[in-house]
Amino acid sequence: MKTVFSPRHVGHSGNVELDTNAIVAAYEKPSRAQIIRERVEAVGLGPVIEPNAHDLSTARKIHAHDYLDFLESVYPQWLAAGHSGTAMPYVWPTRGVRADVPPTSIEGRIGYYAFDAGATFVAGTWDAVKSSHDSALSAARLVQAGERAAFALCRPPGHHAGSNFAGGYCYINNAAVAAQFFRDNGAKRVTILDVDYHHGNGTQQIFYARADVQVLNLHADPLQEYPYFLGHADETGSGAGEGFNHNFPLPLGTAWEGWSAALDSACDLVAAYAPDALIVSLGVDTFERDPISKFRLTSSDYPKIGARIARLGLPTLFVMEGGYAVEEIGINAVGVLTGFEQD
Ligand SMILES: NCCCNCCCCCC(O)(O)C(F)(F)F
Ligand SMILES: [Zn+2]
Repeated sequence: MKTVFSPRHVGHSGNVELDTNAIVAAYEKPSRAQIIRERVEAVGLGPVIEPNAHDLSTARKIHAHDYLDFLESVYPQWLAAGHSGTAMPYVWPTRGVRADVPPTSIEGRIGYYAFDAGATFVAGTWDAVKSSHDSALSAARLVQAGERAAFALCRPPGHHAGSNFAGGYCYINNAAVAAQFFRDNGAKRVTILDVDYHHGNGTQQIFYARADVQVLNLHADPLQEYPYFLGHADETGSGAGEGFNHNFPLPLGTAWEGWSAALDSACDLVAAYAPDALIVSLGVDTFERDPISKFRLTSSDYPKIGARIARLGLPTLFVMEGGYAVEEIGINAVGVLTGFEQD
């Protein structure tokens, strides 16, 4: 299996984040991607290649144009306003207030385009975001050209990014853009299977009214866990998309038995939908020692996830999402991929 990875992710570094009541170094840090890349090479998964540059024409079918323009311009505008360091939102539109973009205040704009304080910007963020997007499209192109599977080692991640909002370390929804690429290149139906610990609220929001992209999410129950405000089992899609969105919220403390039962149910829905391509939003923050998560998968479980997905027999694109136990992130993420290959 080929891995597409861009060293340009390192520009997105030195970020801080608001963690309950303190500003801390961001958990979503460069070493995550470096360690996964090293593990890919250590196990001989296959070649690691850099992405080809892509324009934003596919992304502009997924994200609002003003949002993409914002992502590219926010940091220069932050500096122009006399600010420095990490650009972080601290005020957001909520119930009962106006929902129009503050035209001249970068502090207002950065809040308007975010659902939390978790998507922050430094000088190199946009370049990293764009290269992560390029990795997803380059890897999708490999699968579309006939490779059984490919791995987009994306950093930053994407599944919390909606059509016009950032959050949870996410800016461009890499998996969603890849799904649109498959749809633009012959696929009639595409499935996104999100196995990250956190609900892919952005991915759900993007495709909620669409029947051509099935979205399945296994995640911590939003009643108990971030991102809280989406991801319940009764969210099944709207309009033409009714019946093509499936959530499997699971209780804190879930281990392999409960998690794998949900995976089996999700795989049955994939088989019934019979997509032309499968995209896996691959987060490994389901790991028992993940510092910000509360599931209890073990490193020996990850190859089993890959093997179960392989049994679907579909052209498969793996897109990296979360995982913060940096010591084991390579073993766990690449474990899914070797498990897929060996089935
Ligand atoms: N006190 C805990 C606060 C939680 N803060 C935000 C967590 C973001 C999770 C991001 C992710 O893992 O879902 C992604 F895949 F997008 F990277
Ligand atoms: Zn996550």
